[in-house]
Amino acid sequence: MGFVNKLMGGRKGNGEDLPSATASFATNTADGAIDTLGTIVRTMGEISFDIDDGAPEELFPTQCTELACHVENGAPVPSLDIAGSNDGERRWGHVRRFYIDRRQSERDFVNSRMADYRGVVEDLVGGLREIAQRDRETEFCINRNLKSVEAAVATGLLPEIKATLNQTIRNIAESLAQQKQDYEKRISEMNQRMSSLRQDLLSVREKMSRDSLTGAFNRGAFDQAIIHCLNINFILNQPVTVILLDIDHFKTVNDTYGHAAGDEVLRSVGDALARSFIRKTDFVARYGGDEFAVILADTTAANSATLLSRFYEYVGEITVPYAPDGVRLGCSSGYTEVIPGDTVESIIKRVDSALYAAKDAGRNCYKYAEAEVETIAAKSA
Ligand SMILES: Nc1nc2c(ncn2[C@@H]2O[C@H](COP(=O)(O)OP(=O)(O)OP(=O)(O)O)[C@@H](O)[C@H]2O)c(=O)[nH]1
Repeated sequence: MGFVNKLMGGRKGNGEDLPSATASFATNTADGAIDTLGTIVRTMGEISFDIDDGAPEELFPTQCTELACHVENGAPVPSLDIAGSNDGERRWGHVRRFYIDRRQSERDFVNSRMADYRGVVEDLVGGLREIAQRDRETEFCINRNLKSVEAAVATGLLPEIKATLNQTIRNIAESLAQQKQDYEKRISEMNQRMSSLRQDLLSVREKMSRDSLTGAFNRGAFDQAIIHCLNINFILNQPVTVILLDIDHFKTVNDTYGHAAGDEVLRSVGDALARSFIRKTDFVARYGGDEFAVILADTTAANSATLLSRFYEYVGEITVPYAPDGVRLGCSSGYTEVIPGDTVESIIKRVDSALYAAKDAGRNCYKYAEAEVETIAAKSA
């Protein structure tokens, strides 16, 4: 059955049968649009370039191939943690957000590279010009002095020759010292330029590790940060807490008040998280779709619960755009403390089960998942 028919069950929105000519036109158009979108998404992966964001080079092409299948038939996208659905429903919000973020990262990358190349070329040309100029001056100085030595030798007077040689040696030494000084200055300027390039690169990296909608870190940055935290926990034995949070009924927000309202809600939740977890080491990331993850280094689960209760106060103040008064947003969260022997998978599994427990308990609450030490020890043995 065609795409429109699949969506509408062969009926118009008001329940009447679609006139067959209109239905087949709409079906052909929608199927064509889906095919075209799938091809575009696949091609973007096939003809892609590395944007130096720290992710493996093959990740983006894989994501595109999976997203193309998702667009075409609702297949799951494992590389982005998007599950498939039985009725073929697409996660259009994910697809849209993924390509908006990618495009912005590509633009930042290209702009920064262009600026780098222009700067380096200008520096190089300027440096070569100065060196050539200085070399000409040194050459001129040496020739002039050699001529005076020749003239002195021609006189045959020893004191004259000696004085001229002394002067020549002084002149050439001065000229070479000046040349050395100029080169050193030039090298130090180039070093400064290189270090400012490095800074630029770091700031582009920082931008590329952010989710453009909420300003929180993105999933790639989270995946790196959690490994870092596991290492810190292993070396320093400091408590680390991980929180996973999902907005309640977010799909309904999108469906009822529009995608722009959904985006605004995501921004508000990101903002509430940033206001609740304010230490420099607190790490807030958009985990995907309507999910956020927080890593709290050097924080016990008990302290995290205090911070979570502050977050829930802020959540209570969030209003859903265009919604009538009284419609309040809710979030469900799971949290757990990292223990020795934990892996990224064991933490995510645990925190995910706590999140589900919060959903089961009626939503808009947070639940703690205790680690089963023996299970983890057995797994890591
Ligand atoms: N507005 C907007 N929506 C998004 C974005 N990314 C994902 N989504 C949507 O977020 C919704 C996530 O909904 P689900 O996780 O399926 O479920 P839910 O409605 O939150 O249900 P529960 O989690 O069970 O309460 C989907 O409708 C996605 O299309 C985005 O960047 N902006």
